[in-house]
Amino acid sequence: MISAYTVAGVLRAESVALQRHGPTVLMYRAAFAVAQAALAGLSGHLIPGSRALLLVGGGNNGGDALVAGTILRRRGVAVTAFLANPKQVHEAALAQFLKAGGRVVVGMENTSVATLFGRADVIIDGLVGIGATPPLRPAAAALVELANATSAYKVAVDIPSGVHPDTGAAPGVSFAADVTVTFGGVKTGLLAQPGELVLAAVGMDVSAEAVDACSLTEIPGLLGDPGTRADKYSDGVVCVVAGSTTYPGAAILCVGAAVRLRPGMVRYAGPQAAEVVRHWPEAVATGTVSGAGRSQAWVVGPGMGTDQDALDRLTVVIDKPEPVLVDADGLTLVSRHPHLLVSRQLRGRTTVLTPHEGEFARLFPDLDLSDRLTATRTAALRSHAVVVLKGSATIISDGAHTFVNRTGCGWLASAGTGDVLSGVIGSLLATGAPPLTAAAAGVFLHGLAGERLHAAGLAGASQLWDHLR
Ligand SMILES: NC(=O)C1=CN([C@@H]2O[C@H](COP(=O)(O)OP(=O)(O)OC[C@H]3O[C@@H](n4cnc5c(N)ncnc54)[C@H](O)[C@@H]3O)[C@@H](O)[C@H]2O)[C@H](O)CC1
Ligand SMILES: [K+]
Repeated sequence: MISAYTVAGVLRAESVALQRHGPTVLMYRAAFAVAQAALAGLSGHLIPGSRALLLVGGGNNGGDALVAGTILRRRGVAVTAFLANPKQVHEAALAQFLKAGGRVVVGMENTSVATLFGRADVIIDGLVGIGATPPLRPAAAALVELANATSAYKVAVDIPSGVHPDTGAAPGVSFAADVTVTFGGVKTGLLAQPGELVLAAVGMDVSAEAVDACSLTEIPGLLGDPGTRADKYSDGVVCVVAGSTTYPGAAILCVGAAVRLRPGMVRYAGPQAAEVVRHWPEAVATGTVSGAGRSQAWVVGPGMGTDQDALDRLTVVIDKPEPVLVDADGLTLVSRHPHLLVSRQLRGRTTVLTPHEGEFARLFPDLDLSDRLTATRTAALRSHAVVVLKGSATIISDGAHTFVNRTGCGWLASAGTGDVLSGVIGSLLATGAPPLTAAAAGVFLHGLAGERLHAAGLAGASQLWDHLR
């Protein structure tokens, strides 16, 4: 997890830095980091003779791009600046750029535009930064579309133009950055973006402005050290209520994740008790929730179905005083019977909800998923729960604090991985960890397991077990 900052927070820190260092120094530092990223992207090309194209807007973001272009020019790169708005351009940066031998192009009617974009080895997006709000105006949007259609290495200055710096929403076209070089602090809207992220501090101190931070140093403590464990019950028992005759695998995946992550004691309650024990002899399994015995946390929902029997099981779990994680079919049932959640809210009980976007939309139909950060935060506030919105960048929020996870890889969006995630978070909840920490750490570890598995050339939810620790 990384700390992130809103534009307002970055601007407060920036005004202090501007007084201390002055605008020229800050811009040069920013541009230097951009030029470095561009040169890294050009590796494999002969630097002298390679071509860079700058997309230059009218503000300081365009100024950064021009100064980066000046640095590249001095390294022997052929650099052309496309001025989106020639009437408004950072004059000092443009003068330096021209002095260094940079070339300037203005206007889309220029017949060589297609050639210019097609030949570029690297494209630097300095159209807009944190001083603008998407959607992009048509002229800037047209340049972004041309850039996105090329195979050039794409470097975004501060934020990919077209992406909202606070929310990550992109209500129109946005620059498809391979890397974003961001200044001072990572903007919250960047966390959910694909592509690499480089932070250049440029002399700004944003420490007082952090809104969303999570330290990985917490994870070893959560996982527990078996050497100091008094007995099998001592650091928490999780009970998994999952699976059905239609979906027996969900029970095995969810229990397996808990057994492998924190093998103190894992219970199972449901119709797949025999199958679960066959796969995981260390689990203590029973057919009914009422017969499950004491647990410090509960996971309910994966593959349990949505029939009366499933609803009955959910109702018993929902009534437990311990933390409850509701996932999958459990979430569908809760969206049909909202009073179930309200009863936990009224009693101040800890609940974690782990919806994917479809389940989220059923639970919170009025929340706009084009802004996933705000939607998750609002859902958490409204439900008094920790909400984990799963996706390529999973968001975790309790309403006051929001984390965005960046571990993981594409194939984690495959059947069964959600069941594993529930088991991971459930077993962390059983330690007594704060629910937001348990959820964020669980998502992080699950993503890491996915990365390790992918690196080993393997796939499949049941393989994740071996890579969780
Ligand atoms: N934070 C720092 O320490 C540093 C920031 N730097 C860079 O400065 C930009 C912010 O610059 P600013 O001049 O305030 O605004 P922008 O360049 O982001 O945008 C203004 C520019 O955009 C045009 N515009 C506004 N809305 C739109 C739109 N919807 N579509 C198209 N164009 C739009 C507007 O007319 C202006 O021309 C920050 O991101 C950093 O890159 C420093 O240089 C380094 C230190
Ligand atoms: K930009």
